[in-house]
Amino acid sequence: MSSPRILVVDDEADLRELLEITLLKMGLDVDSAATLGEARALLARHAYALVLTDMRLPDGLGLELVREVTAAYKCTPIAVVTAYGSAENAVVALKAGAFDYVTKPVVLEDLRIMVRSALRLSEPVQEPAAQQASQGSRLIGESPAMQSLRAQIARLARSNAPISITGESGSGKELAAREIHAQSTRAAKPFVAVNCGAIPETLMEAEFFGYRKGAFTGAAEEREGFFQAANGGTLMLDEVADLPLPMQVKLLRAIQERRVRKIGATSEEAVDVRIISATHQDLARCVETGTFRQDLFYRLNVIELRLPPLRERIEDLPLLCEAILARLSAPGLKVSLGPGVLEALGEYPFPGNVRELENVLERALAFSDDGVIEVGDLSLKAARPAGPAPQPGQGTVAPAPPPSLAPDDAPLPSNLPDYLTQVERDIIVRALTQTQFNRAQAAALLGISVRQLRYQIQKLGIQAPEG
Ligand SMILES: Nc1ncnc2c1ncn2[C@@H]1O[C@H](COP(=O)(O)OP(=O)(O)OP(=O)(O)O)[C@@H](O)[C@H]1O
Repeated sequence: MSSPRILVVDDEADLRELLEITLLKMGLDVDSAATLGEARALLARHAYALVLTDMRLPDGLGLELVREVTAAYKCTPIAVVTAYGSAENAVVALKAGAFDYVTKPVVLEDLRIMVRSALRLSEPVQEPAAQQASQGSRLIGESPAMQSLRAQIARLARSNAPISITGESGSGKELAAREIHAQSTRAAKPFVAVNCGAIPETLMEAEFFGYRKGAFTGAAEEREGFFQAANGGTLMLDEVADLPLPMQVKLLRAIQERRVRKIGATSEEAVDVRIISATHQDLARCVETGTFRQDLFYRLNVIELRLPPLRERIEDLPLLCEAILARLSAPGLKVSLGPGVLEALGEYPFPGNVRELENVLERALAFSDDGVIEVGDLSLKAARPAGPAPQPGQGTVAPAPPPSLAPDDAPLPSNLPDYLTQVERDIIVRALTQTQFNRAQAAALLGISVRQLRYQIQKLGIQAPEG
């Protein structure tokens, strides 16, 4: 069997030679071109498993080649070699469809990692991806919005470019990220999802990058961080807008250098991780208000994937209900929807999206008789104008006057801190119950951030219902 063939396009003879030798040593066949013209001629004659091009060539820009190869040779990944520190070039190339990039001076280890990753694209489909394909997409829905989302996911799964997923709470951001991973050549490696808003600030560095034994009091054993755990796979940074600024600097560095240093370690280690970030906040707005770094935003937001809210694809309701009920109902029990139920659901704006639909159906199922859900079982909240759930600080709801906690003649509490803790607990439980345990909405109702709410939930030991 012949070896995979790689095309190297670079006018600098020294660098071209270094690339050629490295690739030959990896057991690959190599063709070289010094200009765009030569590259085009070779591409017309041979099928390549990877094209590796410099950005500046005597007769034009590597970017032109990226666009041409992406359009005309869809099965051929193309990667670019960019000058160190020129994040802009790398991002522009990724946006144009480049599979990945390496920076000059080329670190051979990074080059090999990138090449191996590209070569996996032309290998027969691996086990988990094959299973995934035969099971079909886990993202249910046949609306035009969902069909277009699935097509985008299939395309994005063939690249290493960072993706930023936006969408309201419960709209399926994590599910979409899992799908991209499952369809990618990384499917056999871990998918690690991290909720950036749930990690105490003081532990963040240790959680992300790991630590050596004895690095600080309590570091009894060496530990891997999220980056090492996701090596070869995908790291999903959920609620990325919640990252504190000092951690944003460290994260940017890790993403740029593709290297991390454990706390207490003297050297860095290379990590090959695809980053997918997600948030229900407007990150561009966070940059404007100074809570999110522009350079990190630029790095994470290379390709944007927007998840439509459920109310924009309400035609998917029947399929979603069917799949959710099949999952929720006892084996052998067929649950159906009574007359008018789909219509009633269709009129509801679903601020909590598919997660809220799951909760509504779960509760309705508990109230229903004989496996038939009736309109009366739905207990939908009073409809409010369509739109996302209000987020903390948006001020869409006029603040209520502070309630009088106890009438003037009520006995005074014998232990004020305990009493206040109980009041706080009751209020948080009420907000969570009202929002079917949707933390973003509960936080919005109470005018606090999701991070504060999570902290209080943890501190007060409030348990979410199972499931
Ligand atoms: N298109 C879909 N098909 C089937 N299930 C879906 C779909 N979209 C979302 N879900 C389900 O809805 C629930 C919420 O999805 P997910 O956690 O991916 O949302 P999210 O946008 O990441 O939420 P959050 O912003 O709160 O983190 C999950 O149980 C998921 O399986």
